[in-house]
Amino acid sequence: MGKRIGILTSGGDCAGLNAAIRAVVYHATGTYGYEVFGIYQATLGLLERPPKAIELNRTNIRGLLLTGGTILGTTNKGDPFAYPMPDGTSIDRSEEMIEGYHQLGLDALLVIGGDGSLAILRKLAKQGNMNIIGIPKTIDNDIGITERSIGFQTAVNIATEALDRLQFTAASHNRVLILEVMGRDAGHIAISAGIAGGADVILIPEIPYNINKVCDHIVKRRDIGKNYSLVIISEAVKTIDGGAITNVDVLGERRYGGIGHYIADSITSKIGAETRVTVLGHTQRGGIPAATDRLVASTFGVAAVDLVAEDKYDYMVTWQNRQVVSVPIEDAIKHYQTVDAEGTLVKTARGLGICLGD
Ligand SMILES: Nc1ncnc2c1ncn2[C@@H]1O[C@H](COP(=O)(O)OP(=O)(O)OP(=O)(O)O)[C@@H](O)[C@H]1O
Ligand SMILES: O=P(O)(O)OC[C@H]1O[C@](O)(CO)[C@@H](O)[C@@H]1O
Ligand SMILES: [Mg+2]
Repeated sequence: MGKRIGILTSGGDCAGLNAAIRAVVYHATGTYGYEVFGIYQATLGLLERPPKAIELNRTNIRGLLLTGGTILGTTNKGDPFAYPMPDGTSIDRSEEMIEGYHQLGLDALLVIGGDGSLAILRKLAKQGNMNIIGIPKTIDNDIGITERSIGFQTAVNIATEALDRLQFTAASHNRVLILEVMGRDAGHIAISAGIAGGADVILIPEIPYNINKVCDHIVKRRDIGKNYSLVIISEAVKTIDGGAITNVDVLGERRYGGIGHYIADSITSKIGAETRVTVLGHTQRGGIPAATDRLVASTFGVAAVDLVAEDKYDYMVTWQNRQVVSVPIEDAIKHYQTVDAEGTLVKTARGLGICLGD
């Protein structure tokens, strides 16, 4: 029997979301004859009356494979269970969102999201008898169980390219150039791009650093005639006394940011090196998706639709040992995937003589 599938993107955007939407529409409509409805702005579209959604077909999604962002829009604000109101209070709007799902007459909802969104949507689904299937996406690569998540590889490519570019200007001016990258509480982008981009120092939240060791490494390089150094640092790396550097904007939202400048000042004051800082920011989320992200997105999209056909709900598609495997969402979100401090990439960095600060 024909089914009606909803799809939404939630959490920070990243490259490859549209490729996943495209794969879902192709497979759902082409193979199974299902209807697909794209819900706008993550769960916020479910709050509108009528719910804000559009029927997706091969014509209105043309050209999506290589575009950045998400045609459906997204949000990482507006938690259904503590929805922020204009007067500064928050209220529970979960029942309204659940009602929105049922008003659309959906048989299933595909959630393309990170750890935060999947946890929220699962709670909503349990409460409201919704059939959800997860598709992991996040530049942070911090979702447990899956080896790949949509958007990560593009972010690593962009950070690697930034290091490639910084290397020339660092060498020209005999400077220490510091690149601060995203990643939330996991250092996956920094360790991967740091190795690929030839960083001299990689600082990640999983490995506590000693600033004197970082400085010694830079001085040793100077002593052998290498008058510049490249440092890549994850946004969640702590200060020397263990504090996180965050900023609160005028709307009261707190985000990581500033550890790059902090480390730069520490290096300059200890060894007098001239430093400059680049905060890569949202460029890591934008732009044309890398081939790997298009591939992962297409594979996940097709596999998620197959789960709908099997009526296998509350599962997330994952990439494990060169294939797609579905796992209970509960298992995927209970483990926050940080960088393994004894793992292959850390060993690789050490083997290459890269300083990890310890
Ligand atoms: N309307 C919403 N739908 C889903 N999640 C929401 C919504 N509003 C707020 N959130 C919040 O956004 C958070 C999403 O966190 P986060 O920014 O980590 O996104 P994510 O889904 O994990 O993806 P990513 O980490 O890649 O941005 C959730 O923890 C939840 O509190
Ligand atoms: O979109 P915002 O609110 O600036 O969020 C930034 C955060 O989102 C991410 O890009 C993805 O989770 C993090 O790496 C970063 O800390
Ligand atoms: Mg997340």
